[in-house]
Amino acid sequence: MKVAIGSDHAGFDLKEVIKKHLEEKGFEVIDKGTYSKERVDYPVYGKAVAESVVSGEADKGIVICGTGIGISISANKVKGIRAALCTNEYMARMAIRHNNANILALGGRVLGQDLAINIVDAFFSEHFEGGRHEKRIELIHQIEESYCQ
Ligand SMILES: O=C[C@H](O)[C@H](O)[C@H](O)COP(=O)(O)O
Repeated sequence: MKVAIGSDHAGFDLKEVIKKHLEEKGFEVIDKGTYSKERVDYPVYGKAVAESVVSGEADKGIVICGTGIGISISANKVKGIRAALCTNEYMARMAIRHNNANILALGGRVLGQDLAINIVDAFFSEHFEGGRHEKRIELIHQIEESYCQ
């Protein structure tokens, strides 16, 4: 499994913790930055991770900013992305089971590191259920098609 990860300055510390955790578990992690705690703009990193996922360079992505809000909004502007902002393990599980999310968004100023790791582990331990949820994903896709070029 290849995972693209990116954050702004507010998510940098958590990005480093999650990157180490995933590498220890045998994931291949593609770090799209930022690479220090110097203040930067989260849309740059949301876009970079999103493009890594839609291009197939990565199988899934993780994006982190202070709240997870700005960077998830940014990633979701890229066609084909379903970025899910999760604040607990249940949301992470359902993001995969029901929404087939391809990016997990986290808030570095919201979550403790232990909770964040548990959310990441939940996200990567689930499978999309399909069935009635397929149609809903297709309806999301149709919205994209009608508004994006
Ligand atoms: O949704 C936006 C994120 O939470 C940003 O990480 C946050 O706005 C950055 O704020 P500041 O530039 O004040 O560190």
